[in-house]
Amino acid sequence: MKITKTHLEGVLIVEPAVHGDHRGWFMETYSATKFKEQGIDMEFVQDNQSYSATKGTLRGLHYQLNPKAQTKLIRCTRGAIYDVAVDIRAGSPTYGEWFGIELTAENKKQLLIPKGFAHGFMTLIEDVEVQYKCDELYAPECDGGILWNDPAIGVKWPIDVTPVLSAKDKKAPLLKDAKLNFVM
Ligand SMILES: Cc1cn([C@H]2C[C@H](O)[C@@H](COP(=O)(O)OP(=O)(O)O[C@H]3O[C@@H](C)C(=O)[C@@H](O)[C@H]3O)O2)c(=O)[nH]c1=O
Repeated sequence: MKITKTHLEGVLIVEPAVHGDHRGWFMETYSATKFKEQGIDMEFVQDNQSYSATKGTLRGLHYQLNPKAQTKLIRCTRGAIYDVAVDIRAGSPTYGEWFGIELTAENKKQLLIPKGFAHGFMTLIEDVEVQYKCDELYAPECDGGILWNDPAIGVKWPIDVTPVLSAKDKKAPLLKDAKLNFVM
């Protein structure tokens, strides 16, 4: 397993070791022991999966407030996404900055996004499945979002389309208007 840091502290790219043979391949998609060896220690309690039919579907930018904030370990198991983390921790030197990476079924990369970050992704092709682990259970009362194209954040989404959005995501607030409780 290879772990690569990004410019956002705590946002990590995880690349599992892939063991190929004549049948195909095998990989450990998560190992508590191997994560701990790399200094990453959390207990995942919920696994999620979503399917998006259309290219240019955008889910995000989402977070759960404290005390139900979530660390997420995201991977794409069918198709391809552009996955984005945005630092929304008050007092952080990288507050409002974002990191994006292509996660595909083929490249098998994962993104670890800690608490205090908003998360979103855009599908790059049709028929996309995304799976992710969370270290806190779903808590709708703490669920929040920031507008996907907030100019103050300026995420460079890779496909120039009007994205397919949920009704909730269409009316998400700008970062400056979001009522957050994350501190560095
Ligand atoms: C997130 C979530 C939603 N739901 C329900 C609520 C709703 O009826 C339906 C769809 O929910 P949403 O529209 O919020 O789904 P979606 O837009 O896919 O939300 C997800 O987006 C990505 C980017 C994330 O990071 C996730 O944490 C989550 O916020 O599923 C659960 O039952 N459990 C959950 O953990």
